Amino acid sequence: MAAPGSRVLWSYCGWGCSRLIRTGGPQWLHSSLRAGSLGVRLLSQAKQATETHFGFETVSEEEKGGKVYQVFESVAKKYDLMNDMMSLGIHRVWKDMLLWKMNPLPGTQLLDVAGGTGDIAFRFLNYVQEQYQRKQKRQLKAQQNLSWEEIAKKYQNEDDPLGGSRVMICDINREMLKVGQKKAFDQGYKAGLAWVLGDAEELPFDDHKFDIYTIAFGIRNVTHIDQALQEAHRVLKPGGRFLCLEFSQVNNPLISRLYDLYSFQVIPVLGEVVAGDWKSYQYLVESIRKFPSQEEFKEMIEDAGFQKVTYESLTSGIVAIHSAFKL
Ligand SMILES: COc1cc(O)cc(C/C=C(\C)CC/C=C(\C)CC/C=C(\C)CC/C=C(\C)CC/C=C(\C)CC/C=C(\C)CC/C=C(\C)CC/C=C(\C)CC/C=C(\C)CCC=C(C)C)c1O
Ligand SMILES: C[S@@+](CC[C@H](N)C(=O)[O-])C[C@H]1O[C@@H](n2cnc3c(N)ncnc32)[C@H](O)[C@@H]1O
Repeated sequence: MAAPGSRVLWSYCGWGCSRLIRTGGPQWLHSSLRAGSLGVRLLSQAKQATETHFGFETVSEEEKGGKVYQVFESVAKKYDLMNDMMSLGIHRVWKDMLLWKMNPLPGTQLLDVAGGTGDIAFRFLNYVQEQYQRKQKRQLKAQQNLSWEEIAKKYQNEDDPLGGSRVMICDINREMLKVGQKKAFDQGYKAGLAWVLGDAEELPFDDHKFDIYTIAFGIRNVTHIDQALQEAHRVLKPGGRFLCLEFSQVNNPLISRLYDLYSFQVIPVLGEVVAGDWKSYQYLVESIRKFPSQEEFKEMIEDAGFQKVTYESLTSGIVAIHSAFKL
């Protein structure tokens, strides 16, 4: 049963992932969506009326999803600009580092959860295209007696320039996806990417679908992180890799003090001036402080069934990249 005021739509994508997705008011996510498949769990949760946090505020689990939705609905149009301003462009380097760590091969099927405006997906497409072109050049150089037609065909990229790689961007927020789709259109990304509205806690994909799962600056916003991690494990193929870029714990006391000052004194002001939204940026800095440390998050990933869990702290631990495998 759909919640009152919710809309129901079928999302279809080329990977055979048609599933029901519901959208609507704040209740749709954390109550009605699960009513079918996880009704029993929901009932026991409802009895306990579990509380969680939204930044430094204590809220019920049912409320949190709606509040997070409102934050990203409100900031979507200014999201990319704000990231460049807040980090002086450093977030781009972090995202590049995620791609270097991933080092995807042509043919990789990537699922980018909480993919928002597509930063990780576009980097992925650039990376695999470059890899594929290099590989083709190497092969061409190694082959003798090729006709000029064969050489021309390869150089004109008549076959798939991505070598079969695909990225699926999944996000719960329609406005973030809209901004991402416009960006893709403006920047000329056409092939190899698909956009799907969906919840990290209940991914609209079959089991064992993807080679790599990424989530960048997304998992901090999810109500049940353990559930999102289990979903990541479910949709990955055996041998698949989980990669998460997220804010973490700063390990240098001096940087930590400066970072706190910057976070609480500057970021909400920037949010107000640039995006007209102090509260969303207050939520950002508070949610960063609520997120588990590198070691704690590593344990959570292990608890979800992943193996070979490692992490690398970047910029003194302001962010960390966690990597894990489904073996
Ligand atoms: C709603 O949820 C969201 C919305 C979003 O738009 C985005 C996200 C997800 C987030 C991202 C994708 C990335 C967002 C980036 C950040 C939150 C920023 C991360 C921060 C940094 C990379 C810089 C870290 C800063 C420090 C270690 C401290 C340095 C700070 C200072 C020297 C200034 C100290 C501040 C004061 C004393 C307060 C008073 C100062 C002023 C009024 C002057 C203003 C100063 C500045 C604007 C300078 C800022 C300097 C830097 C950024 C340079 C940092 C350089 C290095 C660390 C090398 C989302 O979830
Ligand atoms: C800070 S943005 C990150 C966007 C992008 N990955 C990046 O690195 O720029 C966080 C994103 O997480 C999405 N999000 C929050 N909760 C989610 C959930 N339960 N399932 C899927 N996406 C979610 C938001 O809609 C938003 O687009």
